Amino acid sequence: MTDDLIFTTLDLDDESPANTARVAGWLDAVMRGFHQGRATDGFRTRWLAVARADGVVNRGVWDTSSLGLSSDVPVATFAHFTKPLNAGAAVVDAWMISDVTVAPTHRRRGLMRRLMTENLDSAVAAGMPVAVLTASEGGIYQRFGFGPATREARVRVDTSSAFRLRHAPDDGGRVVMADPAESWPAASAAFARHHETTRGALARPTFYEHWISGYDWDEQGESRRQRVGVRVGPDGQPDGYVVYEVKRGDETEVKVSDLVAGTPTAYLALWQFLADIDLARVVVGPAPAVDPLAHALVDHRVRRVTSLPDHLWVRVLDLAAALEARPWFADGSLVLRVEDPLGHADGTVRLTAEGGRATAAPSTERPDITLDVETLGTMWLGDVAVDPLARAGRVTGDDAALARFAALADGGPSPYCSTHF
Ligand SMILES: CC(=O)SCCNC(=O)CCNC(=O)[C@H](O)C(C)(C)COP(=O)(O)OP(=O)(O)OC[C@H]1O[C@@H](n2cnc3c(N)ncnc32)[C@H](O)[C@@H]1OP(=O)(O)O
Repeated sequence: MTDDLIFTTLDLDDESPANTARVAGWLDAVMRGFHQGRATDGFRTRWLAVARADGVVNRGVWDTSSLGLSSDVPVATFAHFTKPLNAGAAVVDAWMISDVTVAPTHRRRGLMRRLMTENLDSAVAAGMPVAVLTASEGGIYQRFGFGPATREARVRVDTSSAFRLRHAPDDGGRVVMADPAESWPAASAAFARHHETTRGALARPTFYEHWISGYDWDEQGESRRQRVGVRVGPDGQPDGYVVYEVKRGDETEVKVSDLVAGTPTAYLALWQFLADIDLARVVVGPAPAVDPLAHALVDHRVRRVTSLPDHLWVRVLDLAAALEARPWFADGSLVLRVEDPLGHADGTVRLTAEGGRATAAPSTERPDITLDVETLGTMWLGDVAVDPLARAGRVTGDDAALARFAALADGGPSPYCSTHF
């Protein structure tokens, strides 16, 4: 790295011409980094409003030796903000890292490493229990202690006459069509119910409000094809919704972009609603990795998983706080050693679980179980059990200790995070 590089945090409230140009340059760098088109003025105004609403902190690196060419556009970008995450036993603030880009001219010189390590230091200083991100590639973030902690499936469901649920999802609720422009209050109320009941659910950034209300962030304009169905529960309150568009072609397809349910019945009712859309015989969209729909169908083969990528990556920062926020499934106690090359979560604790919750107190005893911070991140939300991690050599201890750890740690519904950022 050279002295020509300046690391700065943007002030999104400074509307001076010089700063406005820098903010626009920062956004331009992100859009370039993710191979998106240049931002229109309207897009930029929305983006700024959303970033301010979420309290996003935007950091960038500017190269002063750029000969005046694109001098407002940084060569690296990095952003963070915080939102509540349902960790299973408690809701905690998650430090959400996003918009990490480095220009092709400056890659592999350690810019991202410096931005990331400094950012994680800030998260620890702010008292955050965990940092989270979604990764563009699978090999980057382990070195910083992140582990893939949830998955999200893409499914393709044949909704011709072969689609039949074993039981009609009839609890007295109904699905109503909503004008996207008016759907946000219902959608956000439904998401709140989902967030409350779903381990791994992460509150949505403000851009969701614009998107569900009909703004297409990719096309930078109003979406004319988007439809919203809101599920109204038996109590008369929204308990789910689905955002979709119908794509006409040789095989007309319903493309779901977001499906949120606050109850199991709402989830199946939304699928029945999608299957009932005439002139289309296929629905494609996101789904939980462990999907009740597969078990609710008479013929489970009408639902096909086309991909199952990792989604939310978790980096534990505060060992005791993270352990105490997740659920435990048996009563008992053991000594856990967590190794963290960056130091944040490094330590040995005595974990004592009782009644579904645990306390973690610093300990000098000999550890029963040893694992690294990345592995702890991977198992924290319950997507991966102790056994496969032990077989992979990533959780170590004698057989009795591993069995005790599995009894304590494994259980509960599998997590689902459907929030993208
Ligand atoms: C949370 C998010 O925003 S996810 C999106 C990430 N961004 C993108 O995918 C956009 C396109 N890619 C980029 O902008 C860049 O290539 C980045 C941000 C991924 C990497 O930035 P760089 O500044 O080149 O990374 P940096 O030089 O700091 O590398 C740090 C370490 O990560 C490794 N690394 C960097 N990129 C990759 C990669 N794509 N795959 C595997 N390892 C990688 C480096 O080898 C280095 O390893 P080491 O220090 O342990 O030897």
